[in-house]
Amino acid sequence: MKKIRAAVVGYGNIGKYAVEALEAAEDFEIAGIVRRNGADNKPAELAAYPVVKDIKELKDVDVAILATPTRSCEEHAMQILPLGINTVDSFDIHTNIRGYRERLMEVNKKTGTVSVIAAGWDPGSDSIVRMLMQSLAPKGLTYTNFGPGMSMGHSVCVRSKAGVKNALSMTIPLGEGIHRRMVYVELEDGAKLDEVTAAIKADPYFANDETHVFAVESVDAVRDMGHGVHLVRKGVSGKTQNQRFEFDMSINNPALTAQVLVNVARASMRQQPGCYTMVELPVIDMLPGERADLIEHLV
Ligand SMILES: NC(=O)C1=CN([C@@H]2O[C@H](COP(=O)(O)OP(=O)(O)OC[C@H]3O[C@@H](n4cnc5c(N)ncnc54)[C@H](OP(=O)(O)O)[C@@H]3O)[C@@H](O)[C@H]2O)C=CC1
Ligand SMILES: N[C@@H](CCCC(=O)C(=O)O)C(=O)O
Repeated sequence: MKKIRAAVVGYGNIGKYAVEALEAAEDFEIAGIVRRNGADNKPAELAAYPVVKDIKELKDVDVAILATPTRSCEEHAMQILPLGINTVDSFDIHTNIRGYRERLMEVNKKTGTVSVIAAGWDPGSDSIVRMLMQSLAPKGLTYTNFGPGMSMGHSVCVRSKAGVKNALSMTIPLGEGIHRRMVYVELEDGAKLDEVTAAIKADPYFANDETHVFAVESVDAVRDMGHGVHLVRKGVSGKTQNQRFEFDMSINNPALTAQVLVNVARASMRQQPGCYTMVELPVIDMLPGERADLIEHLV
């Protein structure tokens, strides 16, 4: 069977785990990795693959996994889709997903491509669980309680601020979907903690949550990439009250996000042109193997 040829764009945390997840997936092959500095300082584990500055330098790419900061996903997708290549990403600014989907949809329809956006674990697989829970008890309340653990989106956001060399943003659950942000920053020489703190607190990633910022000598010394979620819904099925559902997981954040990206890259090959969030994809399309076999064993 012809393998799906995937490119990984950006080789940070998610990029590294995406390469591993592709290597573990028998229906994929790696067309190459796209990096801002191309093959300069090529990591030893990428020796077998082309590492390039521009995806056009790679051959026969079916799908690009955008493992870049959320705020640069759209720019990358807009450049890659006109080449006839599908894109998948883990864009995680929940309030901006609707607009992003509409803008990509237009390009997907024009170029005959598929994009899957906001595909990780939250947004992503949690979104499917939230939607399923709501269907099981249409009236009621759902709470998404994260962590404690490292939010990669928030950490990336802090690293983009002037004066920040490295950063870790920990998400602390306070109950009923409320979170505290504990942010640890390694500052550039001459940077002022109060100015960096103000820039972080003003960013929409942090503006609605209690946020504390601390300077540390080494982010590497305090970083742990574990995270998790406890999703709970209590509500009404039909006219019957007091239905309660829970979903709980403890995870390595980049490993899970990368696995989901590979799953939706596979699913992208099975959809009509358009832009999809994960809740719009048949779950069966995310798994390798024959549809009838999956139905026989998992339904
Ligand atoms: N939906 C979800 O469940 C989840 C979503 N995410 C999202 O994944 C995103 C990526 O996270 P993570 O892998 O930790 O990020 P990293 O910073 O570790 O990696 C991003 C990589 O993208 C490349 N890149 C391209 N443009 C830029 C730029 N302007 N600034 C910095 N790097 C750039 C770099 O690779 P190179 O040097 O090779 O070019 C960089 O290493 C996060 O922004 C987050 O929102 C993360 C976890 C879960
Ligand atoms: N998008 C998150 C994954 C969900 C956890 C989260 O949103 C948080 O910790 O705030 C991330 O970037 O790690």
